[in-house]
Amino acid sequence: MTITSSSTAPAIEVAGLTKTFKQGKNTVEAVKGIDLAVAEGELVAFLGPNGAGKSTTLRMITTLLRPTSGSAWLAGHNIAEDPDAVRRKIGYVGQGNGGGNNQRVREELVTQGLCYGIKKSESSRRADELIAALDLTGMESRKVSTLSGGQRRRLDIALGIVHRPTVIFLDEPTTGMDPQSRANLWAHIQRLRAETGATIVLTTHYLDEADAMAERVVVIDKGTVIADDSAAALKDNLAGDRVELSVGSVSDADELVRLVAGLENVHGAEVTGTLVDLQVAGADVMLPRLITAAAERGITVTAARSSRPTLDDVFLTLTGRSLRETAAA
Ligand SMILES: Nc1ncnc2c1ncn2[C@@H]1O[C@H](COP(=O)(O)OP(=O)(O)OP(=O)(O)O)[C@@H](O)[C@H]1O
Repeated sequence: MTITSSSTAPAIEVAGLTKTFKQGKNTVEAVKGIDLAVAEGELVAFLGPNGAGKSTTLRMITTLLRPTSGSAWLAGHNIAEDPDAVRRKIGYVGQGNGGGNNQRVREELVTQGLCYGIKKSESSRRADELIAALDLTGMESRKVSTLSGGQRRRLDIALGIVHRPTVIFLDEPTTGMDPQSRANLWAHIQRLRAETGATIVLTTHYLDEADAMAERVVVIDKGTVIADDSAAALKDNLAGDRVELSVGSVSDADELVRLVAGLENVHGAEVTGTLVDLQVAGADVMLPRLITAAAERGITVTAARSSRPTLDDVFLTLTGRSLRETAAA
C-alpha cells in the first residue's frame, strides 16, 4: 500500500496489525489483525472488555510497541520507517501517566515542552495556556503528588498535548473517576477538539461514555475489530429496539408470539411466562401495531414498554456476552 505524506492522507491508517506476546512457553495473541482508517478530526472510541487488545493496538500505533506483523501510518508517516515523525505528530496519554511526584505542576509542563525542543519562553506560554484550558488554575506550584485523581488526569492530558499534536491518543482517560469528574474531563476533551480540530482516539470500557461522546465506536474483542460505526448505527443495525408486552395468560403469550413472529420489522421474540419480549425495528411505530394485531386476535395487552438498545445489547448480539459483566467497574 502506498501512502503519501500529503495533508489529504487519513490521520490514521492501520493495515493487518498483529501482536503476539511470548511468556515462557505461552503465547498470547493480543491483536489478531486490525485494519482501520481514521479521518482527520474524527473522535473515535475503542470499546471492548478487559484484555481485548485496545491498549496494545494503541501502543503499536503510537510507536511504543513493535507490531508482530502489519503496519500503520500516522498522517502519512509509517510507524516503523519514520517513528520520529510519527511521535512529533501525536500526543499519547497512557493509563498511568503523570509527571514525577515531586515536580510542581507548571514546572512539569514547561519541562515537557523543553523535552520536545520547544524554547523556554514558548514552553512557559503554553504551560500557562494549558493550565487555564484544563482547569488547573491555582495548582501551578502544587506538587503533582498532591493532586486529586481528576486533576492528575487533566495534567496528564496537558502533558500529552504540550507540543500541539494533530492526533491525540488517550488510553482510558476516565477510568476510576467519579461521574462528575468524568463529565468534567469530557467537557475539556470536547473543547480541546473544537479548538484544535485534533483527531482523538481513546479507549474506554464505559458503554455510556462511548455512546454519548464518540461519533464513531470501534468495538474490539479478542484482538479483532468486530464492529465499527456510529453508536446510533450500531444500535439500529445490530440490536434493534425492544418491545415488552404483558398479556393475561401463558397461552395468550404463546399465541401472540406465533402471531407476530412473521411480521415485518420483528426480528426476535422470546416468552417468559406471560411476558413477550420482542426485538423490533422502529418501536414507536411497531408498538401500536402490535397491540392492534393482538386485539384483533382477541388478546388483550395489559402492559407495554419499549426501549432503545444500548451498546451492551450490541456487544451481546455480536459476542453472546455482556460487556457489563466482562468490564471492570
Ligand atoms: N507485555 C505483555 N506481555 C504479555 N501479555 C501482554 C502484554 N501486554 C498485554 N498483554 C496481554 O494482551 C492482551 C491484550 O491486552 P490489552 O492491555 O491490549 O487489552 P485492553 O483491551 O487494553 O484491556 P484493558 O481494558 O484491561 O486495558 C491481554 O491478554 C494481556 O494480558
